Amino acid sequence: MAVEGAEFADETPTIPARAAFRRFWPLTKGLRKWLLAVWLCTVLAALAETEAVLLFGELTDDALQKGSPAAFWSPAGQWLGVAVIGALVAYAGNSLAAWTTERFVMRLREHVFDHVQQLPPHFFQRHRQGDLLSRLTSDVEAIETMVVSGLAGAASAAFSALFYAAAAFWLRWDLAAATFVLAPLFWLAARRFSGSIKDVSRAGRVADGAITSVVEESLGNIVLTQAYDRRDAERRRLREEANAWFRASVRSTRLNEAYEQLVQVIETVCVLAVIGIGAWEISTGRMTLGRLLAFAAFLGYLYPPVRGLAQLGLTVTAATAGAERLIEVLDARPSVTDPRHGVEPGRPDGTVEVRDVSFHYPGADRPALTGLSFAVRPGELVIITGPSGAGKSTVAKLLLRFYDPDRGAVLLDGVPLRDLPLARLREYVALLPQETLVLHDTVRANIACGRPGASERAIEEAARAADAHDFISRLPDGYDTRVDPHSARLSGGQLQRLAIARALLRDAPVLVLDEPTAGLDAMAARRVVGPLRRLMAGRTTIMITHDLNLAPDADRIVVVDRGRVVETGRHGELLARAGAYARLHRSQNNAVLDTGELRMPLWEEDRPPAHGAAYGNGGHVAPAQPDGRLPFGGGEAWPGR
Ligand SMILES: Nc1ncnc2c1ncn2[C@@H]1O[C@H](COP(=O)(O)OP(=O)(O)OP(=O)(O)O)[C@@H](O)[C@H]1O
Repeated sequence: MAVEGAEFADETPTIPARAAFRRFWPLTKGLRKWLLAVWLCTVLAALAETEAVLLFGELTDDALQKGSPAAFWSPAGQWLGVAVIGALVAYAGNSLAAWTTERFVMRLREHVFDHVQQLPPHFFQRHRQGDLLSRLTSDVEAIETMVVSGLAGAASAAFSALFYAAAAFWLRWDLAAATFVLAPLFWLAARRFSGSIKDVSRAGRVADGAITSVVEESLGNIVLTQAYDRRDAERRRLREEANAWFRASVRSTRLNEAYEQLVQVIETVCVLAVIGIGAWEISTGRMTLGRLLAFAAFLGYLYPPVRGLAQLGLTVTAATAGAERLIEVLDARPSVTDPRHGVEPGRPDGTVEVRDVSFHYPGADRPALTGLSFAVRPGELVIITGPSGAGKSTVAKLLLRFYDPDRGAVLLDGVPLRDLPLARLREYVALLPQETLVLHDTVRANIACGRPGASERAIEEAARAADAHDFISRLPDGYDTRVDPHSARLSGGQLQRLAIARALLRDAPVLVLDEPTAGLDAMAARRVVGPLRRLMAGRTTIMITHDLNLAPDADRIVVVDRGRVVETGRHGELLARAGAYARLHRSQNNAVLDTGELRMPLWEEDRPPAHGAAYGNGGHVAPAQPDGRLPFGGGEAWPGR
């Protein structure tokens, strides 16, 4: 069932409890000795309780029935000692159990989280975030109930049940045998309820995920909700999901309650049987009252574990519904994996080649790219443009190796991306995505994540080069100001400059810019042009954009339509050809009022550029590159510039 890029099926597959248990059991490695210790504590506590019951019988017969205060002290002292030891052992056992279970939950959550982070972009596009959240929270806890608490509970309950049953037999085997004839009733009751409880629990979990999704989506879209007064529609959406949850929850309580009450009745039958037989035995002089009470007490201790075992069966069955949902996530495979024997190249020059690449998204009926080829030499700027849905962002995903092509290859300095360790690839190819990604952290941390461990100076230099230092300094806590993904503190343009600072710090030889000015108004877009040029200086840049204002700067423009390259050339040549590019350009010029301002060279901006970069015609940068990398404008080496 683990298909590459596997989706959540419409229906979550049903998995037997045993298979679910086996799937998650390996995660208890290292915790098993503590589970054993918990079990030992239960054994000791049971022994202490048994001793207490026997002492209670002795007290009844010797002190109470005979009315002898002298016979009270010795068993009473022993009982107190046993009770204290039992309490200490139970305390230690329960604390250890809590520690073990919580460690397991942490481990499982990390395991699933780690897996989810490797899943391909389409996985997240196709599945509701709220449902994933619910899988990572409540379903993870359900598995703990099955694997850790369930196992420890079952082992303890089984031991206690056996132990108290043995004690009852030892006291009066005939009485015990008469009582145990009724034991299968417990099992039959649990069996009767387990199927329904699993169904209702599955429905509850699905509803839980749906409610989280609706709340999450609604809050994420709060502006749309308020601006279009969609509160009623959103409330109805929530109510529909909440109704499903309500029905599942009430039904689950009813089933559990019915089971509980049935068990109570069975227990009452057992107790009445004991009292009836006991009364008859005492009347014939074959039993003392103390022994009968001790026997009844053992039965009192015996019922909870027996009932617990049956209840545990139901809990495990219910938890299996959670396990099924988590296994479904774990069975979705990452679309790319690290090569087994990857090459470890040094820093590449930055030659990128997309060679005859075809690709279609898993599950999609038509290809996103077909026989696509283009090459970018070190330091060049290549713009990939085309109409909406042409496949431009898909090219970015292949360049970052979020997916491997179905046919053809993407090469960096002649090495196929599949042969490069993913960590190296992502170090050498930096992405500036369309949507500015912000960590819930300080401005400093947001820039520093470009290069973990970067010095204060390097962070500030990157911020200056991205024209971000000034606005950062004006923030209440400067670089220590906390921002978050929904922060209203920073404008779109400021966030974009923060992202540019991060990419500058990363200092990757290859840059992939996905619509770097999308969503920005003309003024904000103009403010990022300078920082962008500084970022692109000396790096191979592949810019995916609808925005053709930067096109005259490009060494080459690749026009893509329906997954194929339809035109390639420089801005002037393509305009002169009066083909697809010229049409795109015309349609954009009709839509944008002032296209010229974006091409404004940097020296017309507020302040001179950092690093003493000089900009020639068309905005090319030719800064001194201490590491000898090709400057962006060093076109003489390459024909066609
Ligand atoms: N996760 C996906 N699953 C299936 N098909 C997809 C997926 N993502 C994109 N596609 C399809 O692949 C094709 C190319 O999409 P892509 O996002 O690369 O286009 P684009 O040129 O970047 O469009 P835009 O300019 O509107 O962002 C489109 O037909 C799109 O519907």
